[in-house]
Amino acid sequence: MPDPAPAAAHAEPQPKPLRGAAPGSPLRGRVRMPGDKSISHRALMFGALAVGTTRIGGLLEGEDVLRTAAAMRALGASVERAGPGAWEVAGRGIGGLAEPADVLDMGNSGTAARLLAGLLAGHPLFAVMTGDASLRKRPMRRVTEPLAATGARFWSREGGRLPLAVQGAAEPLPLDYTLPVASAQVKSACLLAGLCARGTTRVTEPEPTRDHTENMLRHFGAVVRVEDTPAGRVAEVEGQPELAAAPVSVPGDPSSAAFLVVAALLVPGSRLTVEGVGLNPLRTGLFATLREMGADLAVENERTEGGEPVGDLVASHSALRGVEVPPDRAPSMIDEYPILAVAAAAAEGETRMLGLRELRVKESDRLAATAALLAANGVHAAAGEDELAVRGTGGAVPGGGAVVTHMDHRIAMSALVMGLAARAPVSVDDASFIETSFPGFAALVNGTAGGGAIGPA
Ligand SMILES: O=C(O)C1=C[C@@H](OP(=O)(O)O)[C@@H](O)[C@H](O)C1
Ligand SMILES: C=C(OP(=O)(O)O)C(=O)O
Repeated sequence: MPDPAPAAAHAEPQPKPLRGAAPGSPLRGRVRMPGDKSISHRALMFGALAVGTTRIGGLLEGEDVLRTAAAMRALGASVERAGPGAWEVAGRGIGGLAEPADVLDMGNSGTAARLLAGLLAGHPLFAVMTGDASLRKRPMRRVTEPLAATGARFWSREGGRLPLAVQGAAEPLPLDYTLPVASAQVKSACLLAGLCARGTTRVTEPEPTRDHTENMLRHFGAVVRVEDTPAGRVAEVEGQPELAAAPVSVPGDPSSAAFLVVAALLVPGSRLTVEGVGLNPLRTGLFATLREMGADLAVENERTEGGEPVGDLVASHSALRGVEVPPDRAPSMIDEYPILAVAAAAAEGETRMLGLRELRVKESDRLAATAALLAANGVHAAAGEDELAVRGTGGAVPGGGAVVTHMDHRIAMSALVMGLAARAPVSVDDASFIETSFPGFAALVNGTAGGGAIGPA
């Protein structure tokens, strides 16, 4: 079955303006989310490193993950699509990746680029990575600095930006690294390089971040130890294991579910069930925060699938109130602040979100872009260096704004959701980047809202 093709490398993006119509109809019924993006990237990468054929179900077929699929092929793995969400990866074994013949284009995906840097560092090959205009602005030194201690060498543009050339280490050394910022991507890059090294690689994180790498490495047979110490959470992997191909069932993405959940909370008359959502506690900070704000948000049918907790979320229209979101919660909801800000805009009173410095280096400067999204729609928002304060309107927000999305899928979806619950429609300059993480987003929202909720601007 042919792959859904990612946009051609270096093609000029075609902006796709859209509009979230107001007032929206209630969101009702049952929906399923696309597969988890973090887990999908890892399933393809670990499949490429394993011996045997890894069968993946529920893979996210968004542009970011298709970039990872293409990169794994370019590195010599066989990656085939067997049906919708069903993929098979025949791996090359640890240390077995081949030198790619051409530049690897990671599109809009920070996760793909940073995890791949770890994989490449441990293989004795030369490779060059690039990405789109958003990814080429994002910091890569956070991975190249620790990875250089393996013996790998890196050359990049000024400030450590892509394009990035890598000469991997012939005999990579194990790492012992303490993360200066909470980042699952940096942790994972170090652990991936450590797979190729002899001995134990150790990563200490000041605050726990998503642990999909650790969970999936165990699932493929690696020895991984995780321990909480006074210095933080320590993850260790034993190098040069034989990873054995293992089936992976990818849960629905909680970061995608976030948009549907907030839409249902804000649009009067809504009651929506979002089925099969991954509920790893290192991903669910938004849902805890929404409950503190008074959200009627239940979990049904809790179960474990593919080593990850999964459940059905039931969200009903609710009156929300402002809260303070502590900085130590940020790693468990790092991608959810733009949509939380939309919920906060409709809440009674002020919401303060702390510890947001990392938002400045996502697909856009999300702190600035989120504040601008709210301001364009008549909501008062104050962005500090590391925090955002939103003055809630206590009901439907004015809306009517034209939101600049800066190549950022989460800004685009947040703005369109705001439009569903605003007094006047909200438009975005470009919804095309939604394809990176949530293909079919507008059609799915329209399906639950009786059609026409999101349409051409
Ligand atoms: O490891 C991952 O899959 C991710 C980690 C987070 O990035 P950081 O590691 O930069 O915090 C998150 O923002 C990103 O969407 C996915
Ligand atoms: C930050 C994100 O992804 P990435 O870092 O992989 O581009 C995201 O999806 O919100």
